[in-house]
Amino acid sequence: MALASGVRFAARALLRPWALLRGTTLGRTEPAAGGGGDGARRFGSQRVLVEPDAASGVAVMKLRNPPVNALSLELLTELVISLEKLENDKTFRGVILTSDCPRVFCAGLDLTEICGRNPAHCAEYWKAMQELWLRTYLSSLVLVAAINGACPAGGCIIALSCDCRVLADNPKYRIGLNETLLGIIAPFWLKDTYVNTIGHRASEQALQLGSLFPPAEALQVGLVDQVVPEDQVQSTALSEMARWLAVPDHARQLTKNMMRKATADRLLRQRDADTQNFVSFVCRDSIQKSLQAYLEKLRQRKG
Ligand SMILES: CCCCCC/C=C\CC(=O)SCCNC(=O)CCNC(=O)[C@H](O)C(C)(C)COP(=O)(O)OP(=O)(O)OC[C@H]1O[C@@H](n2cnc3c(N)ncnc32)[C@H](O)[C@@H]1OP(=O)(O)O
Repeated sequence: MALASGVRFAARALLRPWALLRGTTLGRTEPAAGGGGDGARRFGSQRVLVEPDAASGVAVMKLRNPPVNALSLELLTELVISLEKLENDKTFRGVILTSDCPRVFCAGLDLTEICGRNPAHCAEYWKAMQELWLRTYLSSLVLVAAINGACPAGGCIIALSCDCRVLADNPKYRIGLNETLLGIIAPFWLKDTYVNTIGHRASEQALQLGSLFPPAEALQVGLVDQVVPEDQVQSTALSEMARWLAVPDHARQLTKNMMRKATADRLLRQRDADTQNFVSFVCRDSIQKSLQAYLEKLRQRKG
């Protein structure tokens, strides 16, 4: 797809050599825990562990950025690289996205990447966030989110861009776009993704209230597709993957593109404006104060 190649080019342009070199095992593989055939050889990077199973054509991609998988610039970059590697390997048809950190799927944007940072860094960071969303939302692979922990804001962006979502039935694992509670707002392309998933009225209310839905409510509003006991999340995600992979890839990919291209194109057409809007908004003194206060509150919670 022309769009995919455009996104691919943008991803390469985004990557910085050191992000590739720092502590990564990209290109190197290591035996997966428990051994197994050469289809089970793991690869990935410092913050993303990929457990591919060539026999099934399914890879499990684990976010591994403790303590809460905050979306640092490095994690964003490594997620795009790992996904691109799997998309370019025709062995693979599906990816299960999950967390290697206990209790948390992904805590959203790494607030230290935008608090007290200069506009140039905020711009680079936001481009990486756009890139990850474009890469996942338009992926030719089947993406299943196995949500095994809390999934606020940017974590919910990742889950929303997958084809379906399985959430562990733990009331502490809430999911939603809570940006307004931090004094910020979701960008239009995130609003669009929410509306595409749970509808306009539900999105309008949830976005304004910054709702974080516990599992039962997330299921009821349509934000997730299944809620299962915590120890069944991965197996349920695999079963769901099998259901999707039963469909011929080409027809499914064309249909996914038909459903999602208009939403993605809206960002692609105004990507620079979206970046400028993000930078001018988050660099405002009032927003910086609000974000710093929020971070401080998070840090005090441990006390
Ligand atoms: C035009 C403007 C566009 C705006 C962009 C809109 C798109 C996305 C917005 C976002 O994603 S903003 C981030 C929103 N995220 C949150 O609100 C989640 C905040 N975190 C939590 O609620 C909890 O940490 C948790 C995820 C439920 C996990 O709780 P737990 O008790 O397990 O861990 P904590 O003790 O709270 O945290 C551990 C450690 O991590 C730090 N931390 C947590 N979240 C973040 C984060 N998002 N960014 C940076 N750091 C984070 C937390 O402060 C603790 O740090 P230390 O005290 O250990 O130093």
